[in-house]
Amino acid sequence: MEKSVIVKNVSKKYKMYAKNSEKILDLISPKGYGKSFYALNDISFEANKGDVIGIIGVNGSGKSTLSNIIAGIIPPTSGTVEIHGEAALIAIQSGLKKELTGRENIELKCLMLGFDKKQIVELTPLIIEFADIGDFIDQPVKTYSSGMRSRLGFAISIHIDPDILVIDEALSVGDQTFADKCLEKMNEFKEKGKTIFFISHSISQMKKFCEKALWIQYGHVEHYGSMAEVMPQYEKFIKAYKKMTKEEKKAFQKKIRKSRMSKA
Ligand SMILES: Nc1ncnc2c1ncn2[C@@H]1O[C@H](COP(=O)(O)OP(=O)(O)OP(=O)(O)O)[C@@H](O)[C@H]1O
Repeated sequence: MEKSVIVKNVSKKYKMYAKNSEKILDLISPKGYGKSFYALNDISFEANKGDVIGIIGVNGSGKSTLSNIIAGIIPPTSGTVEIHGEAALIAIQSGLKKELTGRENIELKCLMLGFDKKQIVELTPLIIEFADIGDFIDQPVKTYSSGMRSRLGFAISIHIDPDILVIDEALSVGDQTFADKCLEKMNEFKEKGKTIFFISHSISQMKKFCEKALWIQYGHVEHYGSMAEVMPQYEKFIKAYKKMTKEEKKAFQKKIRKSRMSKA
């Protein structure tokens, strides 16, 4: 199997401060102030070309952080990410420039990827047609609804034809017709042997579309394997969590939070 993504011992640490003054002291003092919070802690996995991987995990477990790292939007604090090809991220808040119009965003993204004028002229109408947001295409993105931003982001990313596509919750804000259109495009991607990472809180969408599941549990990989293997275990965890009392949940969250913190 040809590898497309190799993630080795990746961690992402964020500094947290009890007070604003600690932040300033941390900048000027060699002693170091504040605590570190591990959004991701020692993540390792590999993806093959043609893999369609659902990234699952409860709120705050690190799915978006991992998506951003795979797509090269943010760097890891430590560890390595090897990407074979071009990776694109589709997320609700994905790299669209708010002050620019939709059309200008299309041009900018294409220029950044090194497309020439002829390619941009060819691609622009296809992207606009897919996004299907009417006259808003010539309005600044800051005037768009989250669904419209998602439509434009999806349309751009799918048409620039990346080798690795990371879709972070982008289908949850669009309507069903658009989601179906996107799933159809994603299937074409799959058939071309490209790699897709898919984050969705819709388990049924996940089951329908993904073959593998990467379960991120509070910053670490809990399980990585076939959907059939991982999903029942995840669902079992969710069921057990739901059954906990308020106090048990609080104690559990506290324990997790503690395990993700370290001194400075
Ligand atoms: N810039 C940041 N500074 C500090 N902490 C951050 C930052 N970005 C993310 N985090 C923390 O890292 C953890 C993982 O966040 P992330 O958004 O990756 O989780 P997620 O699994 O995508 O969550 P959700 O399902 O709610 O979207 C969270 O506890 C979050 O508060």
